[in-house]
Amino acid sequence: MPRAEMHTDAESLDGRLLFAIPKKGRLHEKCLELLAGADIQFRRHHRLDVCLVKNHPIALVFLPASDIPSFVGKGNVDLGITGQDVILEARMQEHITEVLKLNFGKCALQVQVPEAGPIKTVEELAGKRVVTSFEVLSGEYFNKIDEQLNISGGQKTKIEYVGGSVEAACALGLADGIVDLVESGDTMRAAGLHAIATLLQSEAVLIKSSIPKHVTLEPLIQLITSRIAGVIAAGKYVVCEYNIPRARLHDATSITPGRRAPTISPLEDEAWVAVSSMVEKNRIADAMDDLVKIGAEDILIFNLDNCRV
Ligand SMILES: Nc1ncnc2c1ncn2[C@@H]1O[C@H](COP(=O)(O)OP(=O)(O)OP(=O)(O)O)[C@@H](O)[C@H]1O
Ligand SMILES: O=P(O)(O)OC[C@H]1O[C@H](OP(=O)(O)OP(=O)(O)O)[C@H](O)[C@@H]1O
Repeated sequence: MPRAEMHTDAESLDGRLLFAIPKKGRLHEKCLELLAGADIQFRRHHRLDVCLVKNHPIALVFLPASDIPSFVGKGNVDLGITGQDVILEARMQEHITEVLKLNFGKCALQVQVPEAGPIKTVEELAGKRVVTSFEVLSGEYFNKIDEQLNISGGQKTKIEYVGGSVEAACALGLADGIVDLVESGDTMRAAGLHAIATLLQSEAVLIKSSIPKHVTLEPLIQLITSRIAGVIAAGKYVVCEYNIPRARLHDATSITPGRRAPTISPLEDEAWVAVSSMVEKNRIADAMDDLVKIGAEDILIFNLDNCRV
């Protein structure tokens, strides 16, 4: 859809930065949270996929996640959020600049076969039927295996596209194996499948078009990137505050070194100091255990709403 063909019910899109957001699916809600955290204000009218941002010269374009790479890659929109998997599937990686990893939408693209079946390796699956929504990546992957095994012509692995519910293909007799996304593994296990190879790991990313005509939008892209980076960092870190005997300060600051350095404040009791430090959320329980062991007291943990780091 060229720029001129995208209409809103109100003002024109001229001069606005176009920002593509997944319109549904796994990434949609997380993207709305990011937009709110970055104070990008908009009201989406019922069924309208383009809407104007009230407080910035931006228009949001709601698109299927898998269409966003080619919209950004071809310069129809300037900025977008989607998965690394669909960028590679759309073969758009050379036309797109990855600006920021977003720390959600993490999953792996894996080859899966029936757990109870005879196939245990991708070499045993080669030459048979594979069903997937990722026909480009699966085609490339199995072409290489076919070549290594000298499988050619009509004997080559048959890759068939389906748009969803890929995991049902083996049970329905459509496939000997599938290539699909896995996060927790629940879907795969419920379908009686197990993974025998991983094609790639993926997460959601903020991307921009590599087309130079959009350099005028760069300052706004940088502002949005910095705001979104702040929201992502706020989700990754907590603030940890505690009191520690001055004699143990060295050990304490090696447990909570902070991003640059911890803040250390004197207390009325000269034998003690207060420490405040940012700590990665996924490390905080261990850090608290370690602080208790060296005599820290009054350990307090605060979540961050937003930050700039
Ligand atoms: N189980 C998962 N866990 C984490 N991220 C995922 C998972 N499944 C998909 N994703 C990521 O989300 C992107 C969009 O996938 P999703 O299946 O939600 O899209 P959709 O096809 O637009 O939505 P729907 O499945 O509702 O039709 C994928 O390309 C991938 O990057
Ligand atoms: O390992 P899990 O945590 O179970 O996640 C994997 C499932 O998630 C994705 O599908 P989704 O649920 O988005 O729906 P879809 O099958 O309609 O694409 C993917 O296609 C798997 O089916």
